[in-house]
Amino acid sequence: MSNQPFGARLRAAMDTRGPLCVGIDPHAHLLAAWDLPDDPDGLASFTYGVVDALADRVAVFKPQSAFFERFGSAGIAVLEEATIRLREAGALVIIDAKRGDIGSTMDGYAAAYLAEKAPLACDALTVSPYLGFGSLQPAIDVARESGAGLFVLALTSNPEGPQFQSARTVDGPTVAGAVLDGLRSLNADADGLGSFGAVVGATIKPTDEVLDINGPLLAPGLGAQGGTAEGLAAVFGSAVRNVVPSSSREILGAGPSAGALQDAADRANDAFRTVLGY
Ligand SMILES: O=c1ccn([C@@H]2O[C@H](COP(=O)(O)O)[C@@H](O)[C@H]2O)c(=O)[nH]1
Repeated sequence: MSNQPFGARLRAAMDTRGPLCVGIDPHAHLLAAWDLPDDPDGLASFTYGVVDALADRVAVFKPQSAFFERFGSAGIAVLEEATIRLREAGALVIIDAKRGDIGSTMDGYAAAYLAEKAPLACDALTVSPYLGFGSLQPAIDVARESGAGLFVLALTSNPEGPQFQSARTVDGPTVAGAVLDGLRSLNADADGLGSFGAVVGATIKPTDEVLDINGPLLAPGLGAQGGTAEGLAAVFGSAVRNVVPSSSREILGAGPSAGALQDAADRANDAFRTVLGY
């Protein structure tokens, strides 16, 4: 990993290549649409097809761990290799695994994904604060040390999210508000964009929560889940410049032709550039 912290590397990558994050979600139906078998070979052809087409023009990729895990160790090997290839091409990789556990187990996840020589070393990892924001501390410590980033679930894109995320904590703020407050504190000493981000779905209703955390806001939910580029300004307000718009099925569905994937990514990037003020 470079000496620069994740937030600085993310800002530079988005300024250079545009803000789009392409989600790599090898759903069974997408493998079928690409005329590939639903097995580890199909997974590898699909994933490396996306990598070969887009690694040198898109700033950020977000492989969804679930779709690699479903093929066991062979699937994890593809995730590992894809992450290496993407990073060698100058792209940043956020592994979307939504890890979260007691602190001592978070040490294990940090060793798997965030440490400098981790087997699945990535630029950032999605984590869940369900066990309490403080339970994430081991991951925060390792990320600070290695220069990696974290994205903590705050206001997720699914309709069930508000059931817990809008509930009040014993201290007063909502659960999402407490997560955002924790992230703001972590980013307080950052020079530029901080490395500790929130997941805030592009589908959520405009919110009273203060989204300005001086860190990145990963926004899934675009395309297949109904979120739109135009809707981002209303959701994110003054924090819109820190949004990392993430789209999976909508981009991947353009394949398998490399040219069609590139056109889809370029079109999305252009739309996000305009809306996010690049
Ligand atoms: O709030 C969240 C957090 C994560 N996701 C993940 O993003 C992609 C969305 O895929 P699309 O095909 O663009 O809908 C997927 O991997 C989710 O697990 C999310 O959607 N919402």
